[in-house]
Amino acid sequence: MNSGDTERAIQCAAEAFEVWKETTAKERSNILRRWVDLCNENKEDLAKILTLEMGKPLQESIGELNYGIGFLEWFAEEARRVYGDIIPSPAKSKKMFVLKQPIGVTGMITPWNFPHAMITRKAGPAIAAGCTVVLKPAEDTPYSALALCELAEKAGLPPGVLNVITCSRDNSAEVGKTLCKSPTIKQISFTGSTPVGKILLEQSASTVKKVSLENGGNAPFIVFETADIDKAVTGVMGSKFRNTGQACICANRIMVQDSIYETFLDALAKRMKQELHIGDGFNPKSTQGPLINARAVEKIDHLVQDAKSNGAVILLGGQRKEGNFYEPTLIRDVTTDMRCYNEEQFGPLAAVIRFKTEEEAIYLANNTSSGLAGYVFTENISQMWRIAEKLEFGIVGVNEGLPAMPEAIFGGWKESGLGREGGKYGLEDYLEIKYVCMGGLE
Ligand SMILES: NC(=O)c1ccc[n+]([C@@H]2O[C@H](COP(=O)([O-])OP(=O)(O)OC[C@H]3O[C@@H](n4cnc5c(N)ncnc54)[C@H](O)[C@@H]3O)[C@@H](O)[C@H]2O)c1
Ligand SMILES: O=CCCC(=O)O
Repeated sequence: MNSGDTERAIQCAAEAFEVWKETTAKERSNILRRWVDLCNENKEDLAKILTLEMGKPLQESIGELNYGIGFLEWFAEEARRVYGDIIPSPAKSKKMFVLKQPIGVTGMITPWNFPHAMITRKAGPAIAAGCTVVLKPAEDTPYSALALCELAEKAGLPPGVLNVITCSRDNSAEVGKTLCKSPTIKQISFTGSTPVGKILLEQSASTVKKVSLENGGNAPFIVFETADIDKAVTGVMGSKFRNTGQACICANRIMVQDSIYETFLDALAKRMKQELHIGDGFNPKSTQGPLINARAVEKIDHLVQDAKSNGAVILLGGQRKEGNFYEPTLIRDVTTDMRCYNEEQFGPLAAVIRFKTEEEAIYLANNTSSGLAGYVFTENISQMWRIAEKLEFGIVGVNEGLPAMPEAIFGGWKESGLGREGGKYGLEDYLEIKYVCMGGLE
């Protein structure tokens, strides 16, 4: 599809908004609830579609569906809790209120790494708030989006409330621009890489749109000598190798304190050898699927080769495999001048850096333009608080490598984004607030 199709979808969404905004929160909640039930009933098929188009192991696809459907369920509930305010008035003749209303037609652009959940985390709250949606899923994963849309229709979502624009890589920029420049679209919600997020922010300036961005990360994963090493290794295994390392909150820089560096590396290497098996997503033994495409394999290999040529040592992996597979890789003696330290890796590469003091760890962790997720492992409760407060990231995992869930909030500081998804704040991006002053009262 192209920008002409996008214009038509925007028009449909605008017409549908006039009807949808008049529904009650309970009506919207009921439809979302039915959507949840249908997704659950069709979970196996949805998981197969996801594994077929994206490659992640079937068990992980089921996990993503549970996570993604969780957002629809959460926002079906939150739809009924959009409260306004009554402001105590300084004048007897005036009453002052704050109303919350749906912002209007929203444009959404989503990535391939979580083809289901990145849509439900946006479309769930938008539809709950009374907005309508024009969604452009990633080129590599359109089918999960279309399947979701089909189930939404069956759940009773009126035509025009959720519109999907699938397009080739050649048309993405044009479709994105059409969404951003359209005066009918009142909000853009994007999840993807930071450079594309910046383009959309710029393009949205001409219509002064509200923009929500979930951009890339460069997560530090700090392991202090006060940590329980088994817990920290479990944390890395979950954080780093979930989705074959293709998640924005994946541990990108594993920072380990000097005195436990060797012990930690031995323990991590052992677990990686035992637990990580690359292979077809439909083989129940596979825990690591392929990377999304040949370009992603190329990138991870360049990062590994760059680190090696600058003095890092490959302890495990470091080889491409047939197809788009890459061996789970562990490298030690990583330094701050290496590409794998400075760039988002988005692959199965555990890059381990050594630090000496707490001050150094905090400095290194925060010395990045990204601010999505950070992790700290320590059993010292004062240190937990100290570090959690000092980390300049929107999400902090303390002795936890998997912090994301529908009840929580998701989003980044610095260049990692604007706005928050999930949790009780997840509806805010889709609402306008209005101050009403009622005067002339007796
Ligand atoms: N912060 C988060 O919540 C979060 C979640 C998932 C992924 N991500 C980030 O996404 C990136 C990986 O995903 P990706 O490779 O699909 O990112 P990407 O930015 O290349 O693509 C994301 C989406 O943007 C579209 N797109 C690409 N160029 C565009 C343009 N010029 N105009 C409009 N749309 C355009 C793509 O078609 C896709 O739908 C990583 O950086 C990752 O950290 C962030
Ligand atoms: O890739 C980023 C999204 C992953 C998540 O929601 O945990």
